[in-house]
Amino acid sequence: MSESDNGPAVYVENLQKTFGDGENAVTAVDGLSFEIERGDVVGLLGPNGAGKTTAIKSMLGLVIPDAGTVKIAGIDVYDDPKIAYNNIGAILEGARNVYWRLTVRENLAFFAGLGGDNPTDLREKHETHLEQFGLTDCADTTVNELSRGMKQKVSLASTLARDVEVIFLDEPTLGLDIETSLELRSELSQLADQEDVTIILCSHDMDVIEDICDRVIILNEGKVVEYDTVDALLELFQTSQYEITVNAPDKKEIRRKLERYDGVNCTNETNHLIITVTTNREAEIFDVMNALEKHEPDIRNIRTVDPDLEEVFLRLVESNSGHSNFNGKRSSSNLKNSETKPKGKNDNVDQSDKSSSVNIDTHGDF
Ligand SMILES: Nc1ncnc2c1ncn2[C@@H]1O[C@H](COP(=O)(O)OP(=O)(O)OP(=O)(O)O)[C@@H](O)[C@H]1O
Repeated sequence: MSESDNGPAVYVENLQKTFGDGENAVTAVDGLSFEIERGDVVGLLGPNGAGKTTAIKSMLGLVIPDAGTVKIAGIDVYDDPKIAYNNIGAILEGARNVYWRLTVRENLAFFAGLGGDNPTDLREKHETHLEQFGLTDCADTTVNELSRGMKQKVSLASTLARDVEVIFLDEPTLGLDIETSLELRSELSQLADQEDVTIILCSHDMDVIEDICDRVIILNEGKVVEYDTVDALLELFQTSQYEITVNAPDKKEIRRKLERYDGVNCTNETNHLIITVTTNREAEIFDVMNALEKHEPDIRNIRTVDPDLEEVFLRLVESNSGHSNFNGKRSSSNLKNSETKPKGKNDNVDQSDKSSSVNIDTHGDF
């Protein structure tokens, strides 16, 4: 058994990081502790400023925490950084680490070499990844000639170019068009299924998290609020949401009256009003129905709604801090397939240079 066979893939204990001091001090990570088992795909979620990036950077040694322990595959990253980081690959937003003047294939060979491997020995594996990510046809093209989505795939393939146990992906689909994002998502899912690799994924796109991850860690104010399987989190609020579709002449009045109830949201559609009732108190749905009946509405549909991960996330964060700071926006629609998506901090900003790969260079500064 090698040293790296000891312990979980990721072990974090009591991680603490405050930026600045005095009145300006900001505690980004506040006694963070969790473990990630080998082979798990774990999503790191949290509202803006929850401490996700600081936590990831602390785990990668890009930020030095004030206190705490981080072990990757049993190796303490602060005691033995070179050995620990030999087990890690990462794609971080805002950093660029594939070489745009090299071809796709040359990048893979280069990053395999950085890990101390002989690229020739890994050629078969590289060809498999090129195939898997749809990069075979452009394998001999220089990266700067490729689209943003293809560059992102090259980043991912380069991260996988050497044998790593843990991969950190920060916003891997940010800035990609929907089609490319879906493609990359399905490739990530396949990767997670096929390879015995542990993935920690940070994304503001809940569909990406829901699709790919086995488990989710929800952070708020630098602390773990919840850590469970995606399925268990979706179960948490399983039957406590109702959607009532009505038609009535006095929709405005109905809306005014019903929105006085906790957890009631109304959305005006062209021909009808959609009333969403989110409650853990079964009696509340009857109260709402009683209030509604007084308007003699034409009730078109009543159904229970399975909350999606976004809704579960918002509720958990709200119940923990009394407010949601997910860009200050409370989702008005709780439905799956909703068009309402939380926006990332860099929305409306050209992301062309923001998403790329950091391959942890074990011969570098760590
Ligand atoms: N280098 C820094 N100097 C000062 N404050 C910082 C620094 N980096 C982060 N912070 C602060 O620490 C807190 C946590 O930031 P962090 O970027 O880790 O959160 P996040 O969850 O990644 O947020 P987002 O979703 O917006 O990316 C924020 O209040 C942020 O302003």
